[in-house]
Amino acid sequence: MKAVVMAKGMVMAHRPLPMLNSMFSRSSVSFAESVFFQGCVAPLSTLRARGVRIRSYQGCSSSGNGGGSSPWTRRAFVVSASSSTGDEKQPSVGFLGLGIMGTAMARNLIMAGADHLYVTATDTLRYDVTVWNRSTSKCDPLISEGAKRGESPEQTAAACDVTFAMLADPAGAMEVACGPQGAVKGLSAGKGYVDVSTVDDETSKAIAEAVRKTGAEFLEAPVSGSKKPAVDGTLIFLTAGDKPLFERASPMLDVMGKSKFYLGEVGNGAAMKLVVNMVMGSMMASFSEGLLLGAKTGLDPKTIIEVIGQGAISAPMFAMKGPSMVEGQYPTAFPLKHQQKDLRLAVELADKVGQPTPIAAAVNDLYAQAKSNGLGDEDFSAIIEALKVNVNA
Ligand SMILES: NC(=O)C1=CN([C@@H]2O[C@H](COP(=O)(O)OP(=O)(O)OC[C@H]3O[C@@H](n4cnc5c(N)ncnc54)[C@H](OP(=O)(O)O)[C@@H]3O)[C@@H](O)[C@H]2O)C=CC1
Ligand SMILES: O=CC(=O)O
Repeated sequence: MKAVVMAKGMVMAHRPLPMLNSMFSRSSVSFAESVFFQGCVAPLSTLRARGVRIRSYQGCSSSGNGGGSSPWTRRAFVVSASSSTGDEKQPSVGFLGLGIMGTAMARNLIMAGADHLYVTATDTLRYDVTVWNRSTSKCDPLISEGAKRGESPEQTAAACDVTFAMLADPAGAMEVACGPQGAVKGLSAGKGYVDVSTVDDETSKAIAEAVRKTGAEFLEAPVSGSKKPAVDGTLIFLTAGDKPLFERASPMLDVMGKSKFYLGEVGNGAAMKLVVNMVMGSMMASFSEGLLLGAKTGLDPKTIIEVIGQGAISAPMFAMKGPSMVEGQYPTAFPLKHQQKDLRLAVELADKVGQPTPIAAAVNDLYAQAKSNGLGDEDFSAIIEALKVNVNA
């Protein structure tokens, strides 16, 4: 395998070696800081932890102004590496559900070890990926990028060692796992089913039971992180279930995410995800109220975002979504209908365990109202629109 190693924040991947050599004067280096690998800059230690043996480096460096106003120094290193065994067979991977999240996650699995990062055909980090989606046209781009087409969840699970599922909601997750052509029908001992959808603990336990009856293993692994982390391969996995499958799937989770938590019994991953998203939905509603209240009193919303960004309640979410909210733009990363689903499930969980969550209940009502007013497919930051309605009218 060859990958481009970066220093000083300059990313030069996707450049053939001869082009790099002509751009930089050669110099030798004794170490490299990080590698542009699988869509993100990863430390060499991460590569080594994944079983990649670093064989050699070639280093190049140069200075210039890159066409911009400030001068900069850049250095790029090319790494030659191989896997620890060289001829190890990677598991075949199925992916069911190619919405906003599933498409990006499956693409990262397809691209893992791909040759645009100078990986040779012998690289063992390459996965054999089969994709399926209810609306079949969503499979086409990934098939043109190297995936196989799954005929059904059943056929996909039968063809793959480990199958991931990323569905909209509990009904979708149940249908794809346990429906007439569901994945469970294709599972058997030795296989694994990893459900990364956000569902409630009861749905997850029902799927776990059906999967385990086949002799296969089950892992729930909902993700924290939205469209961009899915694209960048920086999701946070909240896993629970069969530990051996967690171990087996870990290299794949590492391709799609930046971290993973193993939380024990099935249901704990679902609960963790619902807690996180309950807080997120309330934060977004509260932020929206703040922006609108400030605007009504004559404050500049952009200044409100700046002030919040410098204090103890700063959050990447406010900095990221705030400016477009002020413009009335809500490009969909996390659909509002899914945020409402998560609030509903969190409130139901709270009822079940006897924990009062009056704020989440009120916020759930607000999102439900926004959804019934046609905002369901907008980004969840469109919740601000529901608050623009004059309540005294
Ligand atoms: N977007 C985000 O930022 C995040 C989302 N999540 C969670 O991930 C999951 C997926 O989210 P996202 O990708 O945004 O959602 P999308 O709405 O973009 O995609 C939903 C997917 O589920 C499929 N689906 C829905 N119902 C069924 C069914 N009955 N049978 C078969 N397939 C079905 C859809 O198929 P079709 O294309 O045919 O409609 C589609 O592939 C949700 O649980 C969400 O809460 C988690 C973290 C972040
Ligand atoms: O579930 C949504 C997210 O951003 O995480």
